[in-house]
Amino acid sequence: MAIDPPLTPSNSGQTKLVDPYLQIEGGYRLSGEVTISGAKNSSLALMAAALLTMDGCRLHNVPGLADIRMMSAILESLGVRVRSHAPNTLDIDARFLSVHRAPYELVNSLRASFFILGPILARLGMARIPLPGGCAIGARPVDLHVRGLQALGAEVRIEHGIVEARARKLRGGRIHLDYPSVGATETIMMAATLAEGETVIENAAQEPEVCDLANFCRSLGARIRGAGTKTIVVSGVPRLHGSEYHVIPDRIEIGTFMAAAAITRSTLRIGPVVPEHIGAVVAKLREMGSQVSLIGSDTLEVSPGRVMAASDIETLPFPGFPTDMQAQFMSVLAVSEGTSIISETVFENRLMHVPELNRLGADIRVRSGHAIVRGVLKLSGAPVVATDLRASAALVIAGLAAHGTTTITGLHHLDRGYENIELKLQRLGARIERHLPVAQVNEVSDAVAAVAAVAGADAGAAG
Ligand SMILES: CC(=O)N[C@H]1[C@@H](OP(=O)(O)OP(=O)(O)OC[C@H]2O[C@@H](n3ccc(=O)[nH]c3=O)[C@H](O)[C@@H]2O)O[C@H](CO)[C@@H](O)[C@@H]1O
Ligand SMILES: C=C(OP(=O)(O)O)C(=O)O
Repeated sequence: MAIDPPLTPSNSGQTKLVDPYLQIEGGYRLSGEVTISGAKNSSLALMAAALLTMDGCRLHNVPGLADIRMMSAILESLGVRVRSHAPNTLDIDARFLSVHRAPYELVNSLRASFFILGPILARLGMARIPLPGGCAIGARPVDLHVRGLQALGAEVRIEHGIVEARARKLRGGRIHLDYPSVGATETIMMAATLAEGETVIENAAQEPEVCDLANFCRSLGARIRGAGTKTIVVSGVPRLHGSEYHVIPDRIEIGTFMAAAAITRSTLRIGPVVPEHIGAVVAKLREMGSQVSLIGSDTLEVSPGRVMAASDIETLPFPGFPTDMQAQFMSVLAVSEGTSIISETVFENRLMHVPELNRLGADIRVRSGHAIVRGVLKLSGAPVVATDLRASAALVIAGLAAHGTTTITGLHHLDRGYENIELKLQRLGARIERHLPVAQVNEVSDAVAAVAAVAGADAGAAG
């Protein structure tokens, strides 16, 4: 069934197209095998860590995402050379890192942009980074990053929205994080690699992306122990060298496809996976009634059980249930039998998908930061708006199950974190298409023509 694209009234009283949108015809089963991309949140941290060395680094399995392109642009604004000679491979050469301040226009859309603070400070003795952007899912302060750098001897002040850190030479220190912040653990760990002496980070984040960053830094010659536990010890070295490194698979993309399999009652094979990275998500899906098994060492098979049952979820730091999977599981619970309570404990404003899921026929109420999800028999397609990255994935998943047509706008959120999501879903049999408004189609054609005219132009970004 054809539907009209989203329209808004313009000032002149006429209507004009505003946004690309996804159109999903829901209610169909999926089948087949999907290939998982490299982890966004690892890749972004690794790109920042590549600033720690004067030698070149080559990263493999970097996903082709808007966030990666934005991070590439940020690094290039610092005098760093970023090139992509093959799909999903990024060469980063920070020999000429010379600029210690990052432009606000680039930094304000990306939380991970703040990860460059520690490496620039360690390399240049000074860094000026605007407070970061990213998903609007809470206040997202940077006090733990700041206190960590202060414990390493840096002078840090925040004025006019810019964090300025100075240290002629960073010294090892002992830091106890009030909360196991992923970003703060990564900032401190990176800065400590080039500090004089030993740094101990207590109550460190244990997320797989922290381990991946530690492994990458070790491949550069850093001395780091304990990543993946609550205590990380970094012994500073005078300099780091280049390396070639393969990013881990994206555990959040894996979980998103697991949720897609569950809600459409389909059998899907998903790989590559690292089983230890997805324990909480696998356990929850089994509790809800899905069958999940490991085929070989790195492929997961998800298939439907007799019913999908309600289950409570509390988001927690790793190894707990990830906040980045909460929205997608809410979609599945919306059509599961019984009532579930979802408690989002990591970010205070990460339930913005609730009204949009309700628009698709879900029955979800929010009370004191908890979502009470009463399972309904079916969802029905409707126009909805993505409010953040994982909310957009939740709407795609809900759209796959909803009867009729769902249109989703706000796709810039989705494109931050999912590589070729509609192509991957189409290959599994989903009826999903991206539509570009006419004005944008023209812009794309103009851009393609311009690129074709500049033969040999270097894309300068992954994917
Ligand atoms: C680019 C990236 O890797 N993003 C991930 C990273 O974000 P990010 O690194 O921003 O998440 P954190 O682990 O730092 O945040 C967790 C909690 O700690 C609070 N906090 C954090 C830092 C600070 O200085 N002070 C403070 O109070 C935050 O407001 C939040 O409530 O981990 C989150 C938690 O797994 C994920 O949802 C994000 O996808
Ligand atoms: C919240 C996320 O990303 P960011 O921290 O970059 O906003 C996410 O990946 O779900």
